This record gives sequence, C-alpha cells and structure tokens, in this order.
Amino acid sequence: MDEFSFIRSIRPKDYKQQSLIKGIDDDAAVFRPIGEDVVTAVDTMVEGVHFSRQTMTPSDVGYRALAANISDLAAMGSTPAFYLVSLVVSESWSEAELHQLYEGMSELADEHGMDLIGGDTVSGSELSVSITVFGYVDKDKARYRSDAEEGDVVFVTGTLGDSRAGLACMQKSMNRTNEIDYLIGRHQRPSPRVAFAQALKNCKRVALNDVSDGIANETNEIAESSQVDLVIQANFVPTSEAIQAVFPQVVQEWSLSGGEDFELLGTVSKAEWSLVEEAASATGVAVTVIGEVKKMNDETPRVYIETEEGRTILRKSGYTHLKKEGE
Ligand SMILES: Nc1ncnc2c1ncn2[C@@H]1O[C@H](COP(=O)(O)OP(=O)(O)OP(=O)(O)O)[C@@H](O)[C@H]1O
Ligand SMILES: Cc1ncc(C[n+]2csc(CCOP(=O)(O)O)c2C)c(N)n1
Ligand SMILES: [Mg+2]
Ligand SMILES: [Mg+2]
Ligand SMILES: [Mg+2]
Repeated sequence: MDEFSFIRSIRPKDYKQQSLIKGIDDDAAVFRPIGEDVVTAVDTMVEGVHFSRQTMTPSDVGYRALAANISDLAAMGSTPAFYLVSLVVSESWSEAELHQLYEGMSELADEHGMDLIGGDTVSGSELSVSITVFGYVDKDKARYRSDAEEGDVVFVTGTLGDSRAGLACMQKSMNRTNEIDYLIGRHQRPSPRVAFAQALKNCKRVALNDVSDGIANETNEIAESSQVDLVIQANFVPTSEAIQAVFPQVVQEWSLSGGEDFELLGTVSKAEWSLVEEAASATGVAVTVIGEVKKMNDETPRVYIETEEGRTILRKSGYTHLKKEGE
C-alpha cells in the first residue's frame, strides 16, 4: 500500500448528491448549493483518547467518527450531504483495517445519502480520523444554541449515559448479557438524530445542541449562548433499563456527564412542545422534558439541578480536552 493506491481504493465509483460538481479527483472538491444555507463542522477521533483496539473494531471507529459529525449537522437542523476524511495512519493499522474503517463510514453515509468528496492521508504515531461534514438547511432555518428563551421547556432525545456505560462494560471485560450488549452497541454505533431534528421544521424556534460531552456541559452551553438559566429536574433525566440494571450506583453521574450519547438537547416554547412530541413519534425517537428555561436576577447564566436534596448549580463536568490537573 502507498498513499496513492490507498486513495484510489477508497474513491467512490459514483456520487448521490446532485449539487456535487467535482468529487475526489482534483486539488479540492466543488459543490454548488441551490438557494440553501451550507452547514459545516469537523470532529476528530484519536486512538487512545476516543477509542482503543479493545473498545472498537476498525469499522466501529469509522461509523462512530462519522456519527459524531452527523450529530453536529443534526443539532443545526440540517440535512447531511458531504464528508471529507483526514487520516493520520500509524504503522499498526493494516490496509485491510483501513478499508474496514471506510466501510463503517460508508454504512452510515449511505443511510444519510452522503458522498465522500475528499480528504487527506498522512503517516503518524496514532490513528487519528478527522471528518469534515457539510449539510444543507433552508435559508435562515439553522437551529442555534442561542435561541433558548425564558419559559421554554428543556428536552432531550433517547436516554443518557448508555455510551459511558458501554465503555465501562468493555473496559471491565464484563460477561455479555442482553443489557451489556445494548450498552456496548450504544457506545460503538450511536444514532445521530437527523430525522427527528428535520421533523422539527414546523417549530418556529428551537434551540438545539447535540450531547457529545454530557448534558452537564451542553445545558451550560445553551445557557451561556442564550444568556438564560436552565433548571433541570434530576429525576426527569431519561436513562435506559439496561444502565439502571447494570450500573445503579453511577447512573445519575453518567447520565449527566458520561458523554458521547449523541442525543439532542433542546429548548422550545410550551406552545410548540406538542410539535416536538409529534416529531418524536413520527421518527420513532423518545423525547423527554427534563426542565425549564428561567431568567433569574443573577447576571451570570447558570444551570441548576433539582434533586430530593434541593437545588444546586450544575457545572460543566463532562470530558474536557487540554485541561491540566487543578484547572
Ligand atoms: N481548533 C479550533 N479552531 C477553530 N475553531 C474551533 C476549534 N475547535 C473548536 N472550534 C469551534 O468552536 C465551536 C464549538 O466547538 P466544539 O468542538 O466544542 O463543539 P461540538 O463539536 O459540538 O462539541 P464536541 O467536539 O464535543 O463534539 C465550533 O464553532 C467549532 O467549529
Ligand atoms: C478508550 C476510550 N477512553 C475514553 C473515552 C471517553 N471519551 C473520550 S473523548 C470523550 C468526550 C467527547 O470528546 P470530544 O469533545 O472530542 O467530542 C469521552 C467521553 C472513550 N470514548 N474511549
Ligand atoms: Mg467539535
Ligand atoms: Mg455539537
Ligand atoms: Mg461535535
């Protein structure tokens, strides 16, 4: 294998998106949006940080790296269209394993009608997969973190903490049961909530953020961005029967700060809440109210969490890169 034969081997034979003019073939790709806004994001997965050989097959690595990116497109309310893959390849990865990584990506890409239109391939000391995605959204219809307003309900899709629990099951080499298989599946192959976010199109205003680090982080991101306070009810936060059965002691902690669930956290006016419920049932996604948007008198936007013991501040507590001890 060399860089060039590898690129030839992963080059798509045909493309699905009509707006594509030039795919993999030249110095860069070209596409022509037709009257829509273009949404773009990039997220990276690094061996030893986001996955290890023990926790993910090569195909899972590809699947989840693309899922994390599609999740950001979903959080903007956009329709996925294109992706570019930048690979740093270490010596321990064979050509066959790299092909499996691309198969994992194209499995999910096909589900969403996305085309692979470029990338970059270099050698390095750890495998790193960085994916840039593009999506389309109707003009001025992107969903922003800054759109929460006082009086909104706060909601979340699916259940939280399962990805963290699945990771723990593998790290502890726990004997497989149906529950453990479920949790591991949620870690290895998360489901970005694209259809649900698109089904919210009838809502005039929704603030959305995807859950990559844990809602202790993402609720704070909405609060800061919208300059509001959020009050979350701890016992409303949805968790799966599987996590409750396997990890009863840590279910609350992991549902708040486990991260990598790639569910959607949102806020919407009470008047439009029924539209969110309709979107959820039309797309087969569970949606749960977990709190309310308030505006306290304090200048600093904050997130509060209410438990049986009372109300406390919910601080950012998920996984944070670049953080040094004591910071
Ligand atoms: N190194 C960087 N250079 C430029 N912009 C960045 C960089 N890192 C993040 N950003 C930008 O900061 C904003 C927030 O990015 P962040 O990665 O925190 O969001 P996210 O992708 O939703 O979260 P996560 O990475 O946990 O999935 C985005 O606009 C992103 O493009
Ligand atoms: C082997 C292994 N160890 C630890 C973790 C946990 N982990 C890594 S990054 C991250 C937050 C999201 O990252 P980002 O902010 O880059 O989206 C989390 C929860 C894992 N997935 N695999
Ligand atoms: Mg990011
Ligand atoms: Mg995000
Ligand atoms: Mg992200």
